[in-house]
Amino acid sequence: MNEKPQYRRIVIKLGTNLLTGGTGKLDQTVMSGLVAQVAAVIRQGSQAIIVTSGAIAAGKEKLSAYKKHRDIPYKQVLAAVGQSRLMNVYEGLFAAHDLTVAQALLTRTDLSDRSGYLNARNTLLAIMELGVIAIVNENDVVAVDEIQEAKFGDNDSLSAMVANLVDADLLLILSDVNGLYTANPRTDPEARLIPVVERITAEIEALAGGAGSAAGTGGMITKIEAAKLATASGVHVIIASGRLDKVIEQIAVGGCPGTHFLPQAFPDARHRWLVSGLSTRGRVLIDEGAVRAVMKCSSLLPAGIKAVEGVFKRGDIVRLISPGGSQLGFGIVNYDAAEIDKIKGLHSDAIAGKLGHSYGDEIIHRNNLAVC
Ligand SMILES: Nc1ncnc2c1ncn2[C@@H]1O[C@H](COP(=O)(O)OP(=O)(O)O)[C@@H](O)[C@H]1O
Ligand SMILES: N[C@@H](CCC(=O)OP(=O)(O)O)C(=O)O
Repeated sequence: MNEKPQYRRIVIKLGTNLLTGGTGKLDQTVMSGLVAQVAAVIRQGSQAIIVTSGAIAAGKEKLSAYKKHRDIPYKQVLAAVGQSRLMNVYEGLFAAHDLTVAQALLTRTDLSDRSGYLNARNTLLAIMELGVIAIVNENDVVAVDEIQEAKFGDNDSLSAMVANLVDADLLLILSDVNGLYTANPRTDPEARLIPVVERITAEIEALAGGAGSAAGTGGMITKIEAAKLATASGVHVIIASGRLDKVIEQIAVGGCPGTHFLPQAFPDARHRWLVSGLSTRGRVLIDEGAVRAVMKCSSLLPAGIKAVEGVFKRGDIVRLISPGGSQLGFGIVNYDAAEIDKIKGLHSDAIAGKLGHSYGDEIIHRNNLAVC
């Protein structure tokens, strides 16, 4: 397929039912087909991150004698055993396409902490820049909510958080069902596929039933909640069947054989969020050159900084102040106030030499900047 990619950065969530083909074991034929499609999409110029489930299923395969245990600590054991098996399969399958994989185990708590959020973001962005495929799963050994039955929060919501984290254009949730139906198609033969959802209303949420089988965790409701979170930040969301031929490739070039949830806002929604009542910790005074750069939505580099005021930490929100004293906007800083004080006015190349470490060239990345 040689069409132009429609989405530059795609987060692809692969559910347990899809990866096991409903058998309770990892289905390597299914996985190999999905991996080949991800490799093809990357060759076409898109970037991709995989959020995968399947660790518990893979653990059950290894520890089959203990299958009957149902308690949470035991599921955590299964996830710990299965995660390495799962990665091993991905590693082998991607290697056949000359692609390297990186494992990232995250918890929602990690991401709700600002510096954890920034660290995860910077690492995932750097992994993608290198052309490596990040394979994300929830860190089930510490995250209990994820695998507790009938509880909101699972890899569907994790995938939406990852999509927001890396500013994805598309969150593609692949399951064993073609998309959102008017009712659970497993139990209602009259159920019809909904091709486009313009807005997630209470009526849409009411259509969702539980998981399709004992292996799946959340069913359709967690997928709709994930779609709500991602579309609110300007991300397109598509739920489709991972079993359809070349589904990832079709979707990457603009097809939609499933349900397309349209983005509710465009990237500056993140900026609106930034200025919407969150407390700021300090002020960064910048020069005329930096004012021009910031007004054009470029990142703020140390060279343009004249002074810092207040005590703030990496991950805090600060006010940007022009030479005339007016407030230009807000941004999330990548460095503490004391660090910025040491590197202000310097070229970015000098950061590591001056501080002994570097969190990157930008004091405030343009994606974390809101100009008023
Ligand atoms: N309205 C609906 N439309 C589509 N699928 C639904 C709906 N309500 C419930 N489902 C069920 O959700 C299942 C997918 O969720 P789940 O089993 O958690 O999959 P995964 O393991 O891919 O996350 C489908 O197999 C289907 O039985
Ligand atoms: N972290 C768990 C996944 C739990 C989960 O969300 O599963 P699913 O509903 O199939 O996406 C695992 O790897 O088994």
